[in-house]
Amino acid sequence: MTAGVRVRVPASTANLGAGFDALGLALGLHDVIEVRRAPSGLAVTVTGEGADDVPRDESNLVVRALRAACDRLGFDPGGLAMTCANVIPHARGLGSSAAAIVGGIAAAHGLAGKPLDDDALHLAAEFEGHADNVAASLLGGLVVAWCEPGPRFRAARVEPHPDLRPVAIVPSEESATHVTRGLLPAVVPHADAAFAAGRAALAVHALAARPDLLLPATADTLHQDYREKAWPRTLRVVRELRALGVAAAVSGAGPTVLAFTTDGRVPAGVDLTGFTATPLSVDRAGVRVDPLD
Ligand SMILES: Nc1ncnc2c1ncn2[C@@H]1O[C@H](COP(=O)(O)OP(=O)(O)OP(=O)(O)O)[C@@H](O)[C@H]1O
Ligand SMILES: N[C@@H](CCO)C(=O)O
Repeated sequence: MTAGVRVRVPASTANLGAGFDALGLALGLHDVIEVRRAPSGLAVTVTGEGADDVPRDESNLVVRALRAACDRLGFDPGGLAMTCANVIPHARGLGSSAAAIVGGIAAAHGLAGKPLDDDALHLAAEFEGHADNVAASLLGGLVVAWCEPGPRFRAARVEPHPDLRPVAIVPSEESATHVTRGLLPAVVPHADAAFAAGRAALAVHALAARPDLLLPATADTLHQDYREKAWPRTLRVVRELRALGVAAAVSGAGPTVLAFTTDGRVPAGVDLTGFTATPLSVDRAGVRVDPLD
């Protein structure tokens, strides 16, 4: 058992075009959570993103994930003092909720002195409802996520190409994932599903080995158009960038645009008023847990 832990957990982009609920990529943008054991009670401090609105009690997402993981591990952490230094924007499609969940679960494992394992991934995906973002935050790099009968969430990590330089183009407005999931149809045309299968497979190859194929690899038929009314400006930027040859896609459930580049640049000529474009590295290590003194 450890007195306290420091958890550094990456943001992520999901879907990557056609890989709806299946593909994720960890990004070099990190929230840091410190949790110390205390004699009793729960004290939560939040700085940065969400400081004005995330709860400080047992309903806090990091705390709920931490408690659920402690239950699974059969471990009572006692009182807790937690500080969250958040930089991942909330409700923008950069996996903030997945990072919070993975951060809480990683903290529980660190306090219990247990390594993160397949059960941790499954628990995180149960919380989030799908495994793409949580797998990326947990494992780092490029991930392919799937769900087996049971259900049992699983993921495989793939090493991304060294030249990848994602650019996150983040608008000021928020979009809640649960709202835009509600815009999706129950069924899609067979031709659209076949298109997505090919492009999602190509995306894994392009992101790992052939960045020159990123433009066709990031075309989507499963979610972006259906969600357009939630963020019309986002789709305009995606379409304009793609017309200029940039492999752009909606990041997760939006409204951020993710440009998959090898130089960290987006061309002038696309109106990005109201958006902030930030070049990011790929996080290749996933969540990191260190003991605190
Ligand atoms: N660090 C955090 N601490 C507590 N709650 C958080 C934290 N990060 C996110 N949340 C909760 O998750 C919500 C955002 O989740 P949502 O799934 O809508 O967006 P996202 O995870 O940022 O984007 P996406 O799932 O599309 O990548 C926030 O409004 C907040 O309630
Ligand atoms: N695959 C998810 C990612 C966002 O959590 C979606 O697009 O709804």
